Amino acid sequence: MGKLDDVFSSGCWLDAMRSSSPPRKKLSMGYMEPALDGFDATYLAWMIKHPPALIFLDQIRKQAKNKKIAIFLDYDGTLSPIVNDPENALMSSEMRLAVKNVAKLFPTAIITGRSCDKVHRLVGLTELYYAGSHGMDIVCPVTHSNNDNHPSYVGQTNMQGKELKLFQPAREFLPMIDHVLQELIRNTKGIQGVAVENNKFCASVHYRNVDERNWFTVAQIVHETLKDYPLLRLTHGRKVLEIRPAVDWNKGKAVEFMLHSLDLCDSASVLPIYIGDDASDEDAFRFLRERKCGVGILVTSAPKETKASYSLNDPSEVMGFLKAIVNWEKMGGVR
Ligand SMILES: O=P(O)(O)OC[C@H]1O[C@H](O[C@H]2O[C@H](CO)[C@@H](O)[C@H](O)[C@H]2O)[C@H](O)[C@@H](O)[C@@H]1O
Repeated sequence: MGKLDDVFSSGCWLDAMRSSSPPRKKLSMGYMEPALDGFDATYLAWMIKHPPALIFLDQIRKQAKNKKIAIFLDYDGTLSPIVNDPENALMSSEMRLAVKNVAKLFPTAIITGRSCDKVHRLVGLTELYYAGSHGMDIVCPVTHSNNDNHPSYVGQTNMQGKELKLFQPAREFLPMIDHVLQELIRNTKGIQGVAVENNKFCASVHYRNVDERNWFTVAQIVHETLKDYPLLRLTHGRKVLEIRPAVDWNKGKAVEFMLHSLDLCDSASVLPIYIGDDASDEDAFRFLRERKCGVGILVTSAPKETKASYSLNDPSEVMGFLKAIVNWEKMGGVR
């Protein structure tokens, strides 16, 4: 059952839709200020559980001692700020350079809900690996790992002289996603502000620009449309309802898969760091926790239930963190 089904049955759909992308309440490094109001006290308690990665850099560096770091980055809300129009969610050139510098030193991948092609166009860097559609569309290097015989490999491609393989564990769902996408566009076209985005293996119904009084109608339409698609499921992102194949695959599985593909699956010698801001990133945080080796960092300006260990306030702090780990290498590495 999708999250929205839970929400419908418990009657608290509007709260879920409102809280899916809480308004920014920036609490900077000055969180130790004495005059704590109710909100700040809650945030402080949360911060103790999920300390700011920029302040606890040394602790993270200690975890990386004698290990190879692998970086996994979400895109929206992590590398680019959340904006009203998904087409305008652009990375700054300073952020692009920070990511490029990280990728020169450490294996680096972007794992996003967007389609692989779209995020590749937005990021514009060839030094990275990409996993689109919440990990259901992975472009990975050709290695001799155990993964190579997996039935979901769908062929090889060659970009910029690098041999790459495509891994698409929900490939057979493509016609169904196309179909539901067209239906969602038709069914929501009367509602001002709705945008239905094609993310290849997922369809995203954005309600950020819809009058709040019509949110329930949007949720109802999506819910009704999905009744004809029992093989699809619904999840909830930041002011977006996401329709995806009901397969046992998510960003956590994609991280695990990429670690294997990059020959980085030995937890004694590799420290994966995953940075993300959204509900779908929780699968990756959970995977790292269960693996007992890895650093999950949630990007948020408000306390949230999370499996991440650390926190960063916003994409500008993500950039600060990326620059800091590049500096570790310049200062002699983490050995
Ligand atoms: O996994 P991600 O890279 O975080 O992608 C998740 C979704 O992000 C995008 O939507 C979100 O960002 C938009 C631009 O800032 C914002 O307008 C929207 O409200 C957010 O939900 C993207 O458009 C979706 O397709 C992704 O699934």
